[in-house]
Amino acid sequence: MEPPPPPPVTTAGDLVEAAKRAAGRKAVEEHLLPSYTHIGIGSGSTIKYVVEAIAELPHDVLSKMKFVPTGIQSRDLIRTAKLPLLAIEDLILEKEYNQVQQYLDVSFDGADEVDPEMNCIKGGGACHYQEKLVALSSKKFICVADYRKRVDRLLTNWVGVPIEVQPLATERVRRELISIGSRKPFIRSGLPGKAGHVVTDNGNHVIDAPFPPLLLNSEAHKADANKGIWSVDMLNARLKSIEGVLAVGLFSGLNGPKALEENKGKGGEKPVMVYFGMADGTVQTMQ
Ligand SMILES: O=C[C@H](O)[C@H](O)[C@H](O)COP(=O)(O)O
Repeated sequence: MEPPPPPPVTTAGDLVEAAKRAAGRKAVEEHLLPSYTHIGIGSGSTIKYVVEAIAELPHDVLSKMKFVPTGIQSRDLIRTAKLPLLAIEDLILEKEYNQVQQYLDVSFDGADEVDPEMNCIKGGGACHYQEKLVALSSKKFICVADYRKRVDRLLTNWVGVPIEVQPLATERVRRELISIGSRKPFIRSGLPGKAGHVVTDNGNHVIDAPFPPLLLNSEAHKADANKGIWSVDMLNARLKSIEGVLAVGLFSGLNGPKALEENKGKGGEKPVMVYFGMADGTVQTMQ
């Protein structure tokens, strides 16, 4: 089936949407092989273009595939597109236990910021816990984003690291964040849609923790935790160690194409490739 023509670009918002669409379609074209059976579908506004492109594949290809969501929004996208749905917990039950737990052939997901080492900030939509589960369960995580997300250092434009916390621990975690150099961490508000705090798909709160822009892992020797100057991996590990923290919206550490090659598809938090839709209509990749 011929894909629908892209909508006309007349405003700055249209430009961003066109960039997201171009990235999503190219990522599917290059990374969704017809032989794949299990595919992860992330969350956010860019992922809808991934689903749009997938839904155009022939029925006989799609009928052999199952799509694993990263939360309620993504589950609804899969259902609306009439794609076969499989919950992450059912995926794990469905598969034989083996030592490598990358049951998904590929997963696609968005990001809020991506640095040159392909470390990402995720969780702008408060979905990062399930997104991390899906990324860790994937042989390859492919990231789709628009040109605004590409930065030299994480936390250049994004306000803070999204941290999902168990509600009873929220205030305790917030104070510990201040003690490790976060500037004014705040509990994410549900307004305008919901009075009070955001409640995630897992029933938790989100704290956004601002820090100075994060050093790349290759610059970790310049970090000084006492002054609140962190590299990505160091901060990720420190935040994960706080009691009450369920998930940190930093996707860093092992992975990238090198890890894919060396570990024979052992997944990780980081993408193996990022597709950036650009303002001029082209798509740039990073790997
Ligand atoms: O929690 C939300 C996710 O991490 C999203 O993938 C991320 O916020 C990017 O969303 P968008 O594609 O809307 O910019």
